[in-house]
Amino acid sequence: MAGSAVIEEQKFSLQEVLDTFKLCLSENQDVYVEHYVAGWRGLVKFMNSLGNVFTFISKDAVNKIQILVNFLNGENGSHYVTIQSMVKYELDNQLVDLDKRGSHPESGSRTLLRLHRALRWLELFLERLRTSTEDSKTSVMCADAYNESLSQHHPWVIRKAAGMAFCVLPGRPTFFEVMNVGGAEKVVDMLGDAVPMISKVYQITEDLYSQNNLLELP
Ligand SMILES: CCCCCCCC/C=C\CCCCCCCC(=O)N[C@@H](COP(=O)(O)O)[C@H](O)/C=C/CCCCCCCCCCCCC
Repeated sequence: MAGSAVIEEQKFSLQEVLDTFKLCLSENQDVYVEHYVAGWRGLVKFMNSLGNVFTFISKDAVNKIQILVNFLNGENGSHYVTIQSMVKYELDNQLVDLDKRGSHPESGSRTLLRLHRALRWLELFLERLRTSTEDSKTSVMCADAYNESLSQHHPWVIRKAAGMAFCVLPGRPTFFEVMNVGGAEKVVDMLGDAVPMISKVYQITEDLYSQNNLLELP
């Protein structure tokens, strides 16, 4: 009994990860950095379970997550509780390199922008997955979502490497299995809940960055 309880605890569930993203929004529609990075951490775990070929992608995500966690746990952590307070604090105190990389190459605002762009990829990919059929290819869905979003911010060499990684993505049945949600119908239901919520977090962040002219931070 105790043994099986331990095994249950260790099971990875994408539902839990997506629930973390649900915690991101405060009553005022501010986005909590703590839950945002926790959501990404879960996604990285999921990606790592797909194989070593994705390590170069997860390393970059882990690095960015860590930068944000360091700010959150640092002496000015209270300013990093939400994305809104982080942006305000960093802009008010000239802590962001706005035009070219300078003395603040790893500000919270520019670091989060990289994850924010990746969130758009995730939103597009999950929507494709939700509406996919049994014979749909995850590699194609992933590449299409990437080409429509994140790729526009990546140089040729990264686009090439990402394209190669997509080719070795497991097929839809394995993918659904690793998600550990249940049968295909359950996956579709879960994605039906998850996609609008991810879209909302994405849009609130996008509006904030757009209003502050931060969408092209170097
Ligand atoms: C139900 C299915 C769930 C899907 C779960 C997906 C899990 C995805 C987990 C993590 C995604 C990785 C996020 C990558 C963040 C990339 C940030 C970025 O753009 N970084 C570049 C720019 O940074 P700076 O140089 O300006 O600091 C950096 O150059 C990137 C390097 C790594 C390559 C990034 C390729 C991104 C491909 C995204 C698709 C991931 C495919 C995973 C498939 C499951």
